Amino acid sequence: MLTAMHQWESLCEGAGAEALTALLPDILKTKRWFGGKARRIKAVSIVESVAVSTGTATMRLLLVRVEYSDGTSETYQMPVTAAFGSEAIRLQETAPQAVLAPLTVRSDSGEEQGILYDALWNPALSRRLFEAIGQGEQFHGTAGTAAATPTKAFRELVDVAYPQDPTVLKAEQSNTSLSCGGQVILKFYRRLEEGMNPDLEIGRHLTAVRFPCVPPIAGAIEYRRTSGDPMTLALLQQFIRNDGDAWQQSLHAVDQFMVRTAGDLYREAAPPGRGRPLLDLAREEYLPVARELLGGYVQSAECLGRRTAELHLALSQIEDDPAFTPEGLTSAYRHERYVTMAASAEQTMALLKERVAQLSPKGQTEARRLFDLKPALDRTFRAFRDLERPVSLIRCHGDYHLGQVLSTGSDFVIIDFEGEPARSLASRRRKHPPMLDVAGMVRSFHYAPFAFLAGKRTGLAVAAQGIPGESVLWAQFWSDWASVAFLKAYLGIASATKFWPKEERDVRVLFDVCLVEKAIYELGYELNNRPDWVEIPLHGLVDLLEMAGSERA
Ligand SMILES: Nc1ncnc2c1ncn2[C@@H]1O[C@H](COP(=O)(O)OP(=O)(O)O)[C@@H](O)[C@H]1O
Ligand SMILES: O=P(O)(O)O[C@H]1O[C@H](CO)[C@@H](O[C@H]2O[C@H](CO)[C@@H](O)[C@H](O)[C@H]2O)[C@H](O)[C@H]1O
Repeated sequence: MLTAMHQWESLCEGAGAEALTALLPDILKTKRWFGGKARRIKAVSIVESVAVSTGTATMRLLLVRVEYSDGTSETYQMPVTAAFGSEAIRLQETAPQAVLAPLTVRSDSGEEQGILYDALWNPALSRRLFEAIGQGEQFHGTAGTAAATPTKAFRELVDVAYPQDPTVLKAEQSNTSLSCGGQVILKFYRRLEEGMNPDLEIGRHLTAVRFPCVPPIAGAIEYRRTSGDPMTLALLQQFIRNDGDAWQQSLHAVDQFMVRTAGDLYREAAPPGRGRPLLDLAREEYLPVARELLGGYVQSAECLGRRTAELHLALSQIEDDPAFTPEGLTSAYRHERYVTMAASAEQTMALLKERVAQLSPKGQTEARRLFDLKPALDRTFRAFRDLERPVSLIRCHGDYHLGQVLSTGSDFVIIDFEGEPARSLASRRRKHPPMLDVAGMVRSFHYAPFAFLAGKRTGLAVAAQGIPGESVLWAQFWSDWASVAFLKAYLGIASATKFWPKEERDVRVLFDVCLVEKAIYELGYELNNRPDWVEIPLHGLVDLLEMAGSERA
C-alpha cells in the first residue's frame, strides 16, 4: 500500500518517491514488459518525472532506473496516474494488468482510497499524447523535456479530431501499443536507451521514400536533455488493417498441409528425402509434390521473399544518412563478430547444460548431440571469420521472423524494426549482411511446423512429451519447401543487387553462419523466456550442424 501526502503526484518526486521506489521491484516483476524478471534488483530510482495534464487529469511519465546486483542497469518508461473511489474499483475489475498499487492520499480533510495505475489505460490522458504529436507539444520534466513531433506524413495519416478514444492493444508484446480508431497506433517503448530507436530511425526513412510495405510513421515522442542523445519514448504509425500476422497464417497452412499428408496417397509414404542444400533447391524447379502439398502457401512465401528483397534494396539505397550507407565487411568486423558469436554460443551451451534435466528424454538426447557437434559449430564460425572477399553490410530488420509481418490478405506489411530485444541499442543499430534477415525468416519457417507439432497452436506444452516423432519428417519437408519458395523469390531480386555477394561460396558461408547464429540466439531466448519452447530451436540447431557436416563429407 502506498501513502501520499496531499496529492498522489508527491509519490513521483523528492522524499515522497521513497515509498514508491521501495515497492517498484515487486511491481516491475509482475509486468509483461519488464525484461529483468530473472535478475536480482539492487535498487530502483525515479530519474525523471514529466507531467502531462488534460486540465482535469494528470499523468507522470516516469523514467525508472533499475540497478542489478551484477552492476548493470536499465531504464524503463512508466506513465502513471491515479484513480479513486468507484473509478478505482472499475479499473481493478476491467484492467487488472494496469494496476500498480493500492493508494491512500492523506490531507487535512481526511483520507482518500484509490489506486496508482498505468496511465496508458486512461483514455483521456492517452488521447492527450496522441494529440500532442499533431500539435508538436513539449512537456517539461525535472531534467529534460518530452518533445512530441509530427512527421510530414502526419496530415495524410491522422484525423486530428480522433473520433474515438485510444485503446491498449491486447497483442502479446514487449512494449505497450495503443490503437486509435483503427487509424493510427502509438507504441510506447518500455526499456529505454540513449539514441534513436531503430524502429523510428528506419521507419522515418522508409516513410520518406514511401516504401509501400511498412507502416508510414506519423510522429514520435522523444526525451531530450541538454547533454546526451535523445531517447525515443513513443512512435506513432499508421494502423494496418490485417487478417493476422504471417505466423498465424503459417500455422494455419501447416495444419492444412498435415491434413494433406495424411490423405490416402501419402499415408504410407515417407516424404521425399533431404540432403540437398536449400540454396541449390531454390535455383531449380519445384519438386511437384512440394508444390502440391504446400498449396497456396508457396505463393505466400514467394511474396514474402520478394517483399524482403525490396526492403533490403530500399534500406541499401537511403542516401542522406551515413547510418544507412552500405559498407564492406572488414576483417576487423569478421574477427569481432567471430569472437562475439563464439562467446554467445559458449554462454548458451552452458545455460543448456544447467537446464538439460528439464527437457524431455528426446530433448536430452538432442542436447547431448549438440554438445558433440561443437567442432561443426566452430567450423561454421571459422568459415565466416576467414572469408576473403568483400561482402556488403547494410541496415537490416534485425529481428526478422513470421510474427513481424502483418498479412493484408494478398500482401504483407513488415513491422517492428527495433531489433532483437535483449541486445543493446548500439548493436541493434549496426549494419549486417542482409543474409541475417533471410536466415531469421528461414528459421521461422522451421519454427512454424515444429511449433504446430508441439501443440503451440492449442497452447499444449511440449516439455513433458517432446516433439512427436512420426510427423517430424513431414514438418521438415514443409520447413524446407517454404524456405525454398521464400529464397527463390528473394534471390530472384537480391542476387542482381550490389549488396549481394558475387561468389556463390560466400553466399553459402553467410547463409550457414547466419542460420546457426540465429538458432543459438533462439535457444538462449527460449531458455530465458519460454522454457517449454526450447526443443524447437534445439532440434533446428542440431539439424543445421548435422546437415552442414553431411554437405562437407
Ligand atoms: N502498424 C500496425 N498496424 C496494426 N497492428 C500493428 C501495427 N504494429 C503492430 N501491430 C500489432 O501489435 C503487435 C505488437 O507490435 P510490435 O511492434 O511487434 O510490438 P513489440 O515490439 O512490443 O513486440 C503486432 O504483433 C501486431 O499485432
Ligand atoms: O517479436 P519480438 O521482438 O518480441 O522477438 C522475440 O520474441 C519472438 C517470439 O515471440 C522470438 O521469435 C521466435 O519465436 C517465433 C514464434 O513465436 C518464431 O517465429 C521465430 O522464428 C523465433 O525466432 C524472437 O526470436 C525474439 O527476438
